[in-house]
Amino acid sequence: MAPPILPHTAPIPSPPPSSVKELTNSTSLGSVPPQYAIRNPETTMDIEPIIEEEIPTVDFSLLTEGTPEQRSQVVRHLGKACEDWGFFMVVNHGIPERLREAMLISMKEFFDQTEEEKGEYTGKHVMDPIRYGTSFNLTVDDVRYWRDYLKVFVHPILYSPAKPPSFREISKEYAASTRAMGMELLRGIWESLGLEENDMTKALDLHSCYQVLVGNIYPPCPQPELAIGLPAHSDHGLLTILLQNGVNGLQVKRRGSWVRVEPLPNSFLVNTGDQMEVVSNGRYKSVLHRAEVNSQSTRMSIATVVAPSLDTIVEPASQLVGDEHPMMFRGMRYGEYLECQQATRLKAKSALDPVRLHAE
Ligand SMILES: O=C(O)CCC(=O)C(=O)O
Ligand SMILES: [Fe+2]
Repeated sequence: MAPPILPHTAPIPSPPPSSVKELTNSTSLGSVPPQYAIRNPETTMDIEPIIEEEIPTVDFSLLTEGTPEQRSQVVRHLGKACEDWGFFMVVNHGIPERLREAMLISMKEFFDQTEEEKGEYTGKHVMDPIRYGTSFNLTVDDVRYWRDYLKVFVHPILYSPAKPPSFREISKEYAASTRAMGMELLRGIWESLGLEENDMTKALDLHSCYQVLVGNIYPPCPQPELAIGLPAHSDHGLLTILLQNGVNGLQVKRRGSWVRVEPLPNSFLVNTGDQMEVVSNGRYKSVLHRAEVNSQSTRMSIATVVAPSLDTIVEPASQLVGDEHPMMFRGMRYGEYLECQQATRLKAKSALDPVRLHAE
């Protein structure tokens, strides 16, 4: 039998590169490809203004080694930072510079592998414990974000990509130190709400807390005003602890304006997440933030999220609910919350909508 005659069709366009790193490595790009053009060239100005404001700083050493008076003062300051900003810088944290550097280098070595090597970890499911990808979630994103990522679950079970070989040991140490810092900050924050520490560990099952390490890479972009690294979003956990490679790009929403974050040398950036908003019954809201890109340098950040155990039903602390403070959220298993948040388009604080009992 003669082979069927195929209708003449236009050549199939080649698929877009699988990562921003590949896109920027392989061609000398003069412009942002249309899939990434999140903003209209006619309206590149954001509606919300960008303002300069000083970000609160928390001296971690006073929380752990200060006198009782110093500790109480830091706890109050921490509470105020959570209430007013949802964002602060942590200094004097005791995590060595060499560990921060080693973590950044190891993460960069992961991204520097070939697409084929990294492709082994291309996620099939949003709850895969090691997931490499680009944008946020290609199956739902309406535009692509100028960002590649690696997400690795590091607690209660430590996962690690096989390469670079240093990744496992470095991320183990980095995860343990940032987790310890996160727990201490959580104790302080809990105290600032007038709650008992024991209640927190029990209510959130923090011994088996979920911790994920998220490496973000934002290669230089030929038209940074048209693309975005990550759009405005809140994080899903209790606290996010962020480290960056010395290239700024994070912006935090504060009272209707954006504030560009310029961290102090050797500090960590910390922000409140959605579970903090839920347990505090809306007292400490998760903060909106986004990442801009630039045309000059590759930006890298490593966010580590400290969160309740995946099996915890997270709900407002009963002590914070009363006649004057109606229950603002219904309880939801954190694992379910996380899965929904990761599978849905990143859009401001929409991940909280399914648990919200009252409109904002
Ligand atoms: O790169 C940054 O500064 C922000 C990263 C971030 O928001 C995230 O990973 O959730
Ligand atoms: Fe984030």
